[in-house]
Parts: sequence; structure tokens; C-alpha cells
Amino acid sequence: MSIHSREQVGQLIDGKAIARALTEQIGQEVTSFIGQGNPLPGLAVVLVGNDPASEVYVKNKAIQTHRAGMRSFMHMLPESTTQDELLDLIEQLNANPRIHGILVQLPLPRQIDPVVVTNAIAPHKDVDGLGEVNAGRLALGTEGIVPCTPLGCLMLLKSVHQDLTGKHAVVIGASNLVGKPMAQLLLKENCTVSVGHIHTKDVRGLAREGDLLVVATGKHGLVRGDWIKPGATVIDVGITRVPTPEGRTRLVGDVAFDEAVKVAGHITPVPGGVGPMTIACLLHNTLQAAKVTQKIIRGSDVG
Ligand SMILES: Nc1nc(=O)c2c([nH]1)NC[C@@H]1CN(c3ccc(C(=O)N[C@@H](CCC(=O)O)C(=O)O)cc3)C=[N+]21
Repeated sequence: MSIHSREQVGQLIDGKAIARALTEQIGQEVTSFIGQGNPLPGLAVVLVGNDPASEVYVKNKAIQTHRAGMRSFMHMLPESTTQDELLDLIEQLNANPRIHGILVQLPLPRQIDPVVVTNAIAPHKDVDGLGEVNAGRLALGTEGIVPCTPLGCLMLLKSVHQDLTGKHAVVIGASNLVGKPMAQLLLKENCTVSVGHIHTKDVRGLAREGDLLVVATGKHGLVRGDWIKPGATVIDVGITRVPTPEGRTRLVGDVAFDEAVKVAGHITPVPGGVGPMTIACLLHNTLQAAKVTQKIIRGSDVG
């Protein structure tokens, strides 16, 4: 034995493997859904402008959609697209019976108001769960479509803890896309929830109190080892492309992984953590949306 104490190493939460299993299960459900005479679930993804990172995500989504046996409809619009042009497209997609889910990739160019656009998506096709109707349902704890990234984070937390009741969950970041819906979901799981954000006075002190720590700030490497309660479960939602010394790029999260892994009990990597779960949950939401639509059309339970 050396005189140094053995370094504790947290266990990796394998988001890629959990997402693969979920996608496979969704694929089987799709097969039985269409076997009952229902149409293929269809997902429309709309990308405005040519942000190269967004294009990668959009392509990944299309590949995974086909893997789960669903149809995907891609709409790539130029950076100069007006809000009215985008609203016209959404109106067409809302009316198209082959399309059960609509996702408009964020962020949008300056001339387009994301709130107006998200609320233009029919609530039963809002597979991102970001419109006022679904956000309101989540806040009230009623049935609705739950945003993909927070839903994926919850599944990862549940892969470690069967029951989250009574745990102190700390969410860093209060965006409408991740932080706010994440806090709502954790409340529903009977956690004591704290939300830290840019104005929080001692965000490190707050983070250190979390039995569960979900970080979604977009500031890579923000959360250091000494921000983490020993043994905590850490979910890193951040995804930033940074240059390497060799002149390439790599993806990094909001958590300084090498430090954090020594303190955490369980931790998600980037890549291979939350990202693949986001896509798997998008497919889950699209299948659910298709089921709800068919249930209404047939006036009967399709399971
Ligand atoms: N309306 C809307 N909904 C979104 O869900 C949404 C969005 N806009 N805008 C952009 C962000 C980002 N996002 C990701 C999804 C998957 C990966 C993903 O699959 N990541 C892989 C690696 C991908 C790679 O290598 O580039 C991983 O983390 O292992 C990443 C990021 C969804 N977003």
C-alpha cells in the first residue's frame, strides 16, 4: 500500500447503452403499433440556418428515427427565413396526418421569436414539450409531453436510484429547455429541489449539497471536483465543442470530468451520456404522440 489513500472513482452512467436499449424497445413497440393497422409514426425536424453543430444533431436524429422504424421529414431552411415563412411551414406540418411530432431546432436566427414558433406547434405534436400547453401540464403534474433532455436525465438518475424520494436534487441552470422542466420532473419524483443560476450567490456551496446534481449551463468545465458532494450522482447536460492541441475538436461537458469522477458516486460522460438519451426520448415522445392521435381517430384504446 502506498502512503496515499486510494483514489475513489465514481461509476460511469452509460447513456449510450441505455439509449440503445430504449431505442430498441421503441422499435419493437413501433412494429406492434403498425401491426395493429396504424401508420408509421412520423417526425418532422426543422432546422433554420446552417449552424454546423445543429446539422450534426439533426442528422443523428434522422438516423436514430429510422433505426426505430419511424419516418423522418427534414426541413432545412435558409438563415434568412422570416418568422411568417416558418409559421406557414408549421401550419402545414400541423395539418399533415403523416406527421405526429414536430421539432424546431433551437436556437433560431435573430429575426424569429422562439416563443411564438414553439407555441405555434400543435400541442399534441409538440414532441419537444416546450410549448405553453405542455410546459403548463408538466407544472401541474398532469399528462403531457415531457421535454426530451430532462426526461433522459431522469431516466439516467433512475438507472442508479430506484426511488428518488427525499433526495436533495440540485439543478444548475434554469433554462426553459432543460433546467426548469428538470426541476418540475424532480419535484414530481418527491425530491427536495434547488435551482441554481447565474444570480445564485454561492452556487458551489449549493451544488455541494446535492445528492443528485444536474448541470445544464452551457459553460464547459464550470463544475469542479470540490463542487460535488462525495458520492453524489452527477448528470452533465453540457455539450461544447472545444479545440484540442492537435488542431482537432472534442466535445466537453459543463463538469470538469477528471476531477468530478474522483468525488462522485456515479457520473455521466460527455459524449455518451445525456446526448444519446435526448434522441431516444424524442423517439419515445414521437411514438406516444402517434398513439394519442390514433386513439382519438379510432376512438378506442391502441395501447
Ligand atoms: N428544439 C430543440 N430540441 C433539442 O433537443 C435540441 C435543440 N433544439 N437544439 C440543440 C440541442 C442539442 N441537442 C443534442 C442532442 C443530441 C446530442 C448527441 O447525440 N450527442 C452525442 C454526440 C454527438 C456528436 O458526436 O456530435 C453524445 O453526447 O454522445 C447532442 C445534442 C438537442 N438539442
